Amino acid sequence: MAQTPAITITGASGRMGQMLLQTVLNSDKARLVGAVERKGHPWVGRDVGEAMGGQAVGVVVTDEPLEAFALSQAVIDFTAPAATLEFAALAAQARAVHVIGTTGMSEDDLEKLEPASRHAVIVRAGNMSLGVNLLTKLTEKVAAALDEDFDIEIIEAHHHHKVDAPSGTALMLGEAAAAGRGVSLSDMRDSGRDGITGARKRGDIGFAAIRGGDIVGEHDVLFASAGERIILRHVATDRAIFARGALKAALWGQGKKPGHYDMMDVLGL
Ligand SMILES: NC(=O)C1=CN([C@@H]2O[C@H](COP(=O)(O)OP(=O)(O)OC[C@H]3O[C@@H](n4cnc5c(N)ncnc54)[C@H](O)[C@@H]3O)[C@@H](O)[C@H]2O)C=CC1
Ligand SMILES: O=C(O)C1=N[C@H](C(=O)O)C[C@H](O)C1
Repeated sequence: MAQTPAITITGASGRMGQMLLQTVLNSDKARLVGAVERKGHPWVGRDVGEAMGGQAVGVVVTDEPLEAFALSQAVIDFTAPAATLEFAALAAQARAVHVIGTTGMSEDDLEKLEPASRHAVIVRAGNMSLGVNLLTKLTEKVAAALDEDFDIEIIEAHHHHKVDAPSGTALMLGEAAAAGRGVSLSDMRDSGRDGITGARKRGDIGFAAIRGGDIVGEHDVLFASAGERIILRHVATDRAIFARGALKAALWGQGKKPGHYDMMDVLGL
């Protein structure tokens, strides 16, 4: 019988790294072959199961990504932009599917992913959950149905460790709202209001970010006009939804042509 795809998880000790490790270890559709952390991290050299406080699983955490990637059919990567750019080149070299959950990547960073996507499959999304990807579709439809009498605001809330804003999800939702309206988000984006900002400009797409405690991730898309408001909302209560989506993407990517895909492709939305 054919073996299940071999997976490496980068950022193994992180909030998402540990969730991804548990998800792959508990799956009968994939097997864990690698766990990567940054140089100098105390987990490097330890069995990743023991490092997480459980039984040994026979995978030692490494700070040499290419060694792990060479054994893998997929790399699942929720780390930081600079690390993700390095991993994209190495995953392409190993011809492994690179599933990227990392957010906070600039336009320049995204361009730097393109050479890797000519040689291997990249699946990247600011949110890997089914619910948010469905919400993204709904946002585009509602924005297309309403005119600029409805102000669009995207409000997101996350835990106090989060380093980037607006969240990757908020930007996905903003792109969808802009697409529905037939405009470019970069022309309409209004984030980080502070001080005497002047009145809201008609047609702008606004962003607001809340950071506090252990909030996993909450997103509202508000359509506000004179006399009525529509609010589309997604609330994540468990990071497992992101990890399940990422594993689905890693399996979906097997045998696909090289290219840069997203979760809409994976979910067929
Ligand atoms: N697309 C999605 O569905 C989701 C995306 N995210 C994103 O995933 C990223 C990680 O989030 P968290 O797990 O909460 O962060 P975290 O800070 O808990 O984990 C990041 C991990 O990456 C490791 N890391 C950083 N540089 C590295 C390198 N060069 N080599 C190896 N490991 C390296 C860190 O040591 C850390 O363990 C963020 O960008 C976040 O926004 C988070 C949840 C869902
Ligand atoms: O950093 C997080 O935690 C999350 N990041 C993603 C984002 O930036 O939207 C997805 C999710 O909301 C959790």
